[in-house]
This record gives sequence, C-alpha cells and structure tokens, in this order.
Amino acid sequence: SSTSPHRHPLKLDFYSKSCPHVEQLVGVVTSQQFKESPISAPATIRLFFHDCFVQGCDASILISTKPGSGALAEKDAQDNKHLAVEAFDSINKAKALVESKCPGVVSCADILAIAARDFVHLAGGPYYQVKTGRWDGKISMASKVSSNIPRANSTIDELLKLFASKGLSSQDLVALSGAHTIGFSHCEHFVRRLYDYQGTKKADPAMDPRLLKALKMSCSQYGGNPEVVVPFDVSTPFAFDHAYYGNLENKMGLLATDQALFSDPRTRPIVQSLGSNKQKFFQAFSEAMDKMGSIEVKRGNKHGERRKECSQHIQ
Ligand code: HEM
Ligand SMILES: [Ca+2]
Ligand SMILES: [Ca+2]
Repeated sequence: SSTSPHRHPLKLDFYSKSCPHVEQLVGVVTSQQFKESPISAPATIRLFFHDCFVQGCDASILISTKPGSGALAEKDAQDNKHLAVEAFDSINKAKALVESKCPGVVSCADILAIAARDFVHLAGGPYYQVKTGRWDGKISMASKVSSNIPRANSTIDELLKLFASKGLSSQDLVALSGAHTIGFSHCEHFVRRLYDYQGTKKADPAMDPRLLKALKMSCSQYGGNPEVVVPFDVSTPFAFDHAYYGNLENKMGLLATDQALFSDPRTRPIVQSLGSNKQKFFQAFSEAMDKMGSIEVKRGNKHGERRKECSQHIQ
C-alpha cells in the first residue's frame, strides 16, 4: 500500500530534476535562523518528531485550525502546546524561499525533514542524507495526538510499544531520545519528580541531589511561573553531543522517561553503549532519524496533497 513502511517511495534524488537546489535553499534559511535564534534547532527537531508520530511524516503538524471550526488541528492539541513558534517560522520561511524557485514542487513534509537534519548538524550533530518524496497529508486532528505522543511519565513498556508500533526498535528509542542533548523543558513535565514522586511526597530517588536542589530553585511546587524552562542537558545544553547518556548514568536525567532509559535493564546497555562513544551515537541517531522520517509516508492524490502554504490545506 502507499503507506507501507516497507515500500515507501522515499529516494535520495527525488528532486534532482524538479528542484535540484532544494537542500541549498532550505539551508540558507536554517543557517540564518540558527544564527538569529539557536533555539530553532531543538524546536524544529521536536516538531519533526511530533509530525512523524501522528499520521506519519506528512506535515499534519503544520496545519492551522480553521477559524470558527469546532475541530482543532494537531498543533492546537494539549500535547503540542510547547512546540516553539521558532520551529514553525523556520519551516514557513524555508517553504516560501523554495516556492519562489520551484513553485508547487516540494512538500512541506520534505522541507521539515531537511530542516530538522540541518539543525542537528548546525548544533554540532551528525550530517546525514535525507530521503525525500513525502506528500503532505490531508488530515490534521487534535484528537489523534495524545495516543501517539509519549508523555514525560510514560513507562519504558509504553515507550517500547509506541515506538514498535511505528517500526522503531529499542535502539531507535534510546538513540532518538538523545535529541534531549539540546533544548529545554517546562517545569510541569518533571515537577512531580521533585516534590511528590509517585505519591510519596518525596523526591525521585533516581535524581542526583545537586540536580534536585537546582531544579527546585527553578521550579516551585505549586504552579509558579509556567513559562520557566530548564535545559535537558545541564553539561552542554546547546551542543548536540553524547553527554545526555553520561548524564543518565549520573542520575542527571530530567524527565522520568529519560532517567528510566538507564534504570530499565532492556535499555540500559544501549545507553551505556551510545554514551561511550560520540561516533556510535551519531551513527545510531542518523539511522533512527532515517527510520522515523519514513513513518507512514504518503504518495499520490488519494492520501496526499501539495500545499502552497504549509499551514493551509489545498481545497
Ligand atoms: C521518548 C519519549 C519522549 C518524551 C516523553 C519526550 C518529551 C518531551 C518533553 C516533555 C519536552 C519538553 C517540552 C517543553 O516543555 O517545552 C521535550 C522536548 C524536546 N524533545 Fe522530546 N520527548 C521524547 C522523545 C523525543 C524524540 C524522539 C525527539 C526527537 C528525535 C525529541 C526531541 C525533543 C527536543 C529537541 C526537545 C526540546 C524542545 C525545545 O527546546 O524547544 N524528543 N520532549
Ligand atoms: Ca504527521
Ligand atoms: Ca548536549
């Protein structure tokens, strides 16, 4: 079928005739954005993840809710409220530049895949080839989001099941979680680890006491400022490196799901392996991004469309 993960239509040279300079065009925008606001990097990498996990990599995440419509689009779902505007801006700017040179040719889904790769590389991570040929999707429904996006307190069982349902292995889960080597989280996603771990009224014993103390200063028990964010990787918050895994071995994981990758015997050896060697992490991450970028890819007019603007369906 056109959505089979095994027979997807992605290729390395998909636009070689129709838009040969697409990667350079996207690259102009991503490097400019990275200079102006480096947080575009984590924001766009996360945007790509949230696109691929809901209805596949089809730019469904970019659709705006129609004014006056009762049905919300994906980006307005609760689980997507922290996706940063810088990520949407990057894709919209890249799409506009690409449209000016190759009108009506390149999908928003492909631009998002290329931009995510660019930002990984700009932040110091690996440069890997991106296959293209994705069509944009015709459906974007907020109600499809929560069952497909992991929560910060999901169990490893739940994560393994969810990732397996997308064709991703335990190795992919651990490698992709390494994206938390850059970027930030709002307090609400881990505050219970600080003050009331699993109803104990105590902190999570799997957290380093110095990290606990620092996080308590940023995040108060009762609400506090909901805008406050803290880095996932306290050692190198802006560098795309393998420090994330070393942090987990030192009880310095931020989310319960991060730390659980080290406590669970099924994933601990993978954490240790990727943490031991940056090249190993880069290789595993590149392969996992390629697999994630192939989830439920669409082809053709039945399930797909070619948008002019990434936030609007074609009527
Ligand atoms: C394994 C399960 C995962 C969970 C539970 C999870 C959860 C979260 C949460 C709660 C945040 C904080 C959002 C905020 O408060 O602003 C976050 C941020 C982030 N996530 Fe994940 N995530 C997971 C996997 C992934 C994957 C697979 C990727 C990409 C390959 C990814 C990339 C990111 C990035 C880059 C950020 C930082 C965003 C920013 O600074 O704007 N995450 N994630
Ligand atoms: Ca999608
Ligand atoms: Ca880092």
